[in-house]
Amino acid sequence: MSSTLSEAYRDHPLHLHHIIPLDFNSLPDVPESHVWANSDDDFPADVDRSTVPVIDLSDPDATGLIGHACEAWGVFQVVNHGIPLSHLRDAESEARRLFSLPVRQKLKALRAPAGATGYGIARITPFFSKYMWHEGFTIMNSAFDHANTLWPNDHARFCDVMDNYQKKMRILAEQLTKLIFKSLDIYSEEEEEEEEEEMKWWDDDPSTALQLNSYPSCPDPSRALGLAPHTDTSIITILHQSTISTGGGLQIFKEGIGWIPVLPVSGALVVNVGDLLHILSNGRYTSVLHRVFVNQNWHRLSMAYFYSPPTDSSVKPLAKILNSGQPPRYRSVTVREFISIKAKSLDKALSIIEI
Ligand SMILES: O=C(O)CCC(=O)C(=O)O
Ligand SMILES: [Fe+2]
Repeated sequence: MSSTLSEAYRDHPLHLHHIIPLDFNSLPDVPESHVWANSDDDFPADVDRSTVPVIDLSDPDATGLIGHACEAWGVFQVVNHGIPLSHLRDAESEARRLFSLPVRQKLKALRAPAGATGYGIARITPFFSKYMWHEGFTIMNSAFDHANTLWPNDHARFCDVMDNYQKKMRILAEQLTKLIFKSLDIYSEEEEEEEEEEMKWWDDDPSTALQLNSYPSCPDPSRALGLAPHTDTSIITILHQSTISTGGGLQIFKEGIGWIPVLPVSGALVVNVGDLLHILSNGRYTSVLHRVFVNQNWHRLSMAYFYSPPTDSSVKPLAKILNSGQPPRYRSVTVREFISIKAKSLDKALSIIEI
């Protein structure tokens, strides 16, 4: 399946200057190319209303809590998810090993202009006039080819840890997606195993990608941006973020409140609603706009696992949701087509397929 997801990206090659990251360690100041006019958004004073829900997966009401979080927030953090902290730490430490390599070494694994995997800057870069304080490494299933270039005699550890991490994430993503569908009430208790025709995809090969993100410490964080505002092209994204104590990090936008930090909770994973779930749920579960700020003292890492149906499957508002009399808000698109629309028009993609 990774090959078809790769193919979907191959149709939209980037220019080389849209791939090569800066050598962040060599910079005493933020270069003009990376300066963003950050409005100093005030964070909301009402802390209670502005804390992203943390959901215990072993809670008997986990389904209801997840449904509410997806509807009200488009994001939640999950604990008791069954993935041992040691696995998260191992993956983070392998990611750190990769990003700590000298730049000339990392460039050996540079993403090809029409490629989907390897080292490079954020895919959303061409939509913005400034560059981000960010470098990334994308894995689709096996990391072998790139890891073998980076560490010809020592790639096994990286590959094993990333393989294992993706396996664990796939199981969790499937479990969460089933709970999310259940929360949409699209099948009754008795029908639990009898999923709708359009939701059989998780038994096939879902389209998945693991995105390692690195945000080096920044000499002037108020003038830089780690990742510009975007929504994810996925059903859900499961994110592990390194536990840094101060400043910067992931923020989500909540209508009526503004930008809200998603503070790291040790061992918790952040779950985002992506565009494809937004379409399936006919807009009831909103794909959440998010961005990343950087900080002066810490090299922050995150690992985002994107979980989607196979690229040739069609995504459209689910029949059972429409049975309640709601008109469909979006036309049917294949995952591949939606990736293509998003590659051309980023934040307008959902409105382009609106009916
Ligand atoms: O680093 C983060 O917290 C978020 C990363 C992200 O949004 C992404 O990879 O799409
Ligand atoms: Fe994202």
